[in-house]
Amino acid sequence: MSRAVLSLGSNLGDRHGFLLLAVRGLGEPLTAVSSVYETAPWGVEDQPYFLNAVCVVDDPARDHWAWLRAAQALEAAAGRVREQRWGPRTLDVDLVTVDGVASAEPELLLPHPGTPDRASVLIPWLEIEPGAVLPGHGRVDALLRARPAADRDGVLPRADLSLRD
Ligand SMILES: Nc1ncnc2c1ncn2[C@@H]1O[C@H](COP(=O)(O)OP(=O)(O)OP(=O)(O)O)[C@@H](O)[C@H]1O
Ligand SMILES: Nc1nc2c(c(=O)[nH]1)N=C(CO)CN2
Repeated sequence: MSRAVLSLGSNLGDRHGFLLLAVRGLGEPLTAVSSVYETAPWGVEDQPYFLNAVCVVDDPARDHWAWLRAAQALEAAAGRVREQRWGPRTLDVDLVTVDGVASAEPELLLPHPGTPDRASVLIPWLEIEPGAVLPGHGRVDALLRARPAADRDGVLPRADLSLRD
C-alpha cells in the first residue's frame, strides 16, 4: 500500500480548473479530497491569492518517485512554466508525505520541508484527516496551533467551489 498526501495550489488563470485537472489526473479514486481554500500568498507576498487543497491517494503501484513523476506531469499538463521561486503558477502539486518515507534527495525532500510552516497545507489536510501526523514533526493540529493567527486567518474555505464529484 502506498499512501500519498498531496497539496495542490494555483494562482494563475483558471485556478479552479487547474485544481480539477490535478484531481482528475491523479487516476486512482481519491481516498479524500479537501474543500477548496482561498489563501493569502506566503513567500512572495506580491502575487495573486492562491486556491489550495489537499488530497490523500492510495495506490499500491506507486512509490514516492512515481508520485513525483505524476505530480510533475500534471504541472506540465497545466502549462506550468518554472520562473520565480515561490512565484505565481498555474498548478503546483507537492508531495507532503508518502508512507512516512524520509528523503533528503534535493529532487524529492520528504516530508516536504515547507509543510510545518504552511497553514495553506495544514488546514485543508486537517479537514480530511483530523488526526493527521507529519512524520518527524508530530501532530498536524499542533503544528497549526503553533502558526501565528494571521497565517490561519489567511486561509478561507470557498464553499462555492468543489473538487468532489
Ligand atoms: N516533496 C516534494 N514535492 C514536490 N517537489 C519536490 C519535493 N521535494 C523536492 N521537490 C523538488 O522541488 C523542485 C522545485 O519545486 P517547485 O518549483 O514546486 O518549488 P516551489 O513550489 O517554488 O517551492 P516549494 O517547494 O517550497 O513549495 C522540483 O523540481 C522537485 O523535484
Ligand atoms: N497561499 C499560498 N502561497 C504560496 C503557495 C501556495 O500554494 N499557497 N505556493 C507558493 C509556491 O510554492 C508560494 N506561495
